[in-house]
Amino acid sequence: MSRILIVEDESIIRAALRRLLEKNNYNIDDAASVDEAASQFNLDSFDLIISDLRLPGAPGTDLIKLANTVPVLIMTSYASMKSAVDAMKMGAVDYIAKPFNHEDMLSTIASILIQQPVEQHSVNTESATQRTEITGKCDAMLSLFSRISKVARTDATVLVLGESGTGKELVARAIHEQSSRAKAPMISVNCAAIPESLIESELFGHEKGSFTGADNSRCGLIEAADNGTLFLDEIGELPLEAQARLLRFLQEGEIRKVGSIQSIKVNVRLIAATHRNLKELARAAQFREDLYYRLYVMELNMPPLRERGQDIIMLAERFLISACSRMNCPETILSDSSRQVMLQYSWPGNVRELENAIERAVILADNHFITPDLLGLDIETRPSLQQLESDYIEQSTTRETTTSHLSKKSSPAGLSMDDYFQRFVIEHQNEMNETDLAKKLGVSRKCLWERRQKLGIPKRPKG
Ligand SMILES: Nc1ncnc2c1ncn2[C@@H]1O[C@H](COP(=O)(O)OP(=O)(O)OP(=O)(O)O)[C@@H](O)[C@H]1O
Repeated sequence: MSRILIVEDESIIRAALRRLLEKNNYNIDDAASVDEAASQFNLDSFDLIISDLRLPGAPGTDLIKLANTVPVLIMTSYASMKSAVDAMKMGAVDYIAKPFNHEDMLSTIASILIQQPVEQHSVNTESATQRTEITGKCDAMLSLFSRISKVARTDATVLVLGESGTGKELVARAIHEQSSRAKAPMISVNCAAIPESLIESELFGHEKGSFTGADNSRCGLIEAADNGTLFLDEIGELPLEAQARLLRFLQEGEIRKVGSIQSIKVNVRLIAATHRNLKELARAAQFREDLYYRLYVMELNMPPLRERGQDIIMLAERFLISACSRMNCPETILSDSSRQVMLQYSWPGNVRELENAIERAVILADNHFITPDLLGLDIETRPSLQQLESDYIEQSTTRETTTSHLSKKSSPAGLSMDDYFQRFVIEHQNEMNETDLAKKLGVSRKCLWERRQKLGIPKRPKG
């Protein structure tokens, strides 16, 4: 059972939080100030400290140093980015604005605890500061966290599946950090980035003279990961010969350097990742089926960003805080329309794309607001179409008499997007050309043409 210390001076909030957490099977202690917490408890013995920012005496952020490697979650009554940025800069693991709802508090705690190394109290400060933080509170991410903590306790081979930029490497790192191998290295290899002719020697090492250019014998990356974890990204790109060697390593726990006749025992846990469908590659004889089944012991699926709902905003705010603090920028916030756009965009490049979009926006921002144009997203239109739709509904309700040829009975609020599109085009095509119509709808001319075909909207007769 995880031990949590609550540091909060308002006794009503302290007691309510205590009740909530105890009901959810956490072992709770509490204190009313930093002084009381430090004098009454061994702070190192907790799995998490939740502290109010403003307390009588020292601020809650003082606990970050005092508690060493124990994560500190800061509660702030002032939902200002400024205090959140400052707390995060000082090393708080996360922040939560008061008043918070129970669900938010519980999912924040769960996602922090799940990311702690198993032997957290014995890891040194250096590895503690490198702790991997995976942000996410949606159901898919919470179930991912729970699977991570289960597989981390084992030595099973893990296959992480997901689109590019969804955080596969981050997950591999979290598994490694939570495993008993955390103190040994995790070696990451992107199979797609190493030339085919070199990959075997990179992974398994080679003997001097085993091929042209092999002037010295060299140890491979698998050997370098001994007692730790090997993360093979884009494993679908591994050439067939290297796959055969990898299979032998998985079956026998031994590797043989290129050009050597001797095998060496190694103790390495393998985590592999791919955005490709390995089963189909195996069917097409581009991936060994026996290797596929060896890798398939435990599979983790990364949800694409577009399916993570409000996590998109949470991630954006995280990236905003860290970009602002990295670039020494003043407090900057996301405008409401940016949030809308981000929730509607499809994010083909997933979290990596979001991170880059925020960084770009921070660089370009002239004031304290991140507006949609600064994000530079290639949005076809949905937001502007929706915006237009709601503007139209607003206008329609205030001008009941101007229903023109549209039926007065049908309520604009009940329109589907297609209905709305159709109406808008029919109503305005007499006074607008195709370019202007497309512009007003926020779509490309090609998209307007395609929708005309799909919805059977005739063009107005010429002349
Ligand atoms: N849930 C998350 N919370 C915080 N940062 C994240 C999260 N997911 C991804 N990132 C960040 O997004 C970037 C891309 O993540 P990562 O490299 O792990 O993705 P990937 O799926 O391995 O991508 P690829 O398949 O292209 O190698 C990294 O900077 C990572 O730190």
